[in-house]
Amino acid sequence: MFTLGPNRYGKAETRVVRVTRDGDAHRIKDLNVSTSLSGDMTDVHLTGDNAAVLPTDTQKNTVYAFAKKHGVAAIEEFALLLARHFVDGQPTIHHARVEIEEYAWERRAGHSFARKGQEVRTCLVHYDGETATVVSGLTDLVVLNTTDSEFWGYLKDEYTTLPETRDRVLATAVTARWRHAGEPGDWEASYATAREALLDAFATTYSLSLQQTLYAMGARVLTDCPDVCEVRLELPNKHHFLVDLDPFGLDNDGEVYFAADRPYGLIEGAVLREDAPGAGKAWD
Ligand SMILES: O=c1[nH]c(=O)c2[nH]c(=O)[nH]c2[nH]1
Repeated sequence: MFTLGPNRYGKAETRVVRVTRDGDAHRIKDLNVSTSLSGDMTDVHLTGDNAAVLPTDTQKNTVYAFAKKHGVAAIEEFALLLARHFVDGQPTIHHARVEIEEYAWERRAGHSFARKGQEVRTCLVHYDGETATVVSGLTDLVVLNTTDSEFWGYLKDEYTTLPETRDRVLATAVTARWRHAGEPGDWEASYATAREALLDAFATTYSLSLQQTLYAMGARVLTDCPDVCEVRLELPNKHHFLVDLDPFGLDNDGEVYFAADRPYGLIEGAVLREDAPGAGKAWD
């Protein structure tokens, strides 16, 4: 009475970051990979017989294992490699659709990267007929360090499972706002200086926690922008987890990461000059 129409199945949005550590100048490839397969899938839909199905979990694992084994050059090449592997390797799979998005990064230092694509610049002004307060800022400035980040020595209780680490990827999407005590004269130059201060502090701070990096970033803005009296930062900890490639007989010496999008740590804080004037309604 009914017939099965077009169908496909796969793993959507496998977020893989491949780090290549040739000496001090690291390279990263940051991909969002979606695979979708189709073929002899009548039985699985009509009777629940899974014999023709290559699990979506396997498709995800293949993405990670191939990132390690073959590296990632052009995304077209990587997509072709995956598509051919699925179709040529499994007689029940006749068609593979592999879609890849690549997020572009520019290197700021050997191990420090800022994601290409402009952040959003923000400002908030209050004026009550007498006094004007100006808060400048930016949001979604995405940065990543492939090394020089540790996290250990923290509190542990019966629910703590996080392993201590002496070397991890540290990544965040910076939201920063800075309050001016006066007017800098050139707002454009002031913004460029603050932005550069944030990026440079992120790149050059050897981090024992994102909290420490936050303070360094705020302090650098205060150092470089004399008219700024307070900096508020929101730093989501964009966790990058090393993928366990052991089951595939592959080691993973800081090369292939799963870029998780949630949940994420959220580190927030303000850095002020000791003599900062009251904020009034500046942040309201
Ligand atoms: O830099 C960090 N700060 C934390 O407070 C924290 N908590 C956590 O689980 N990982 C991290 N990383």
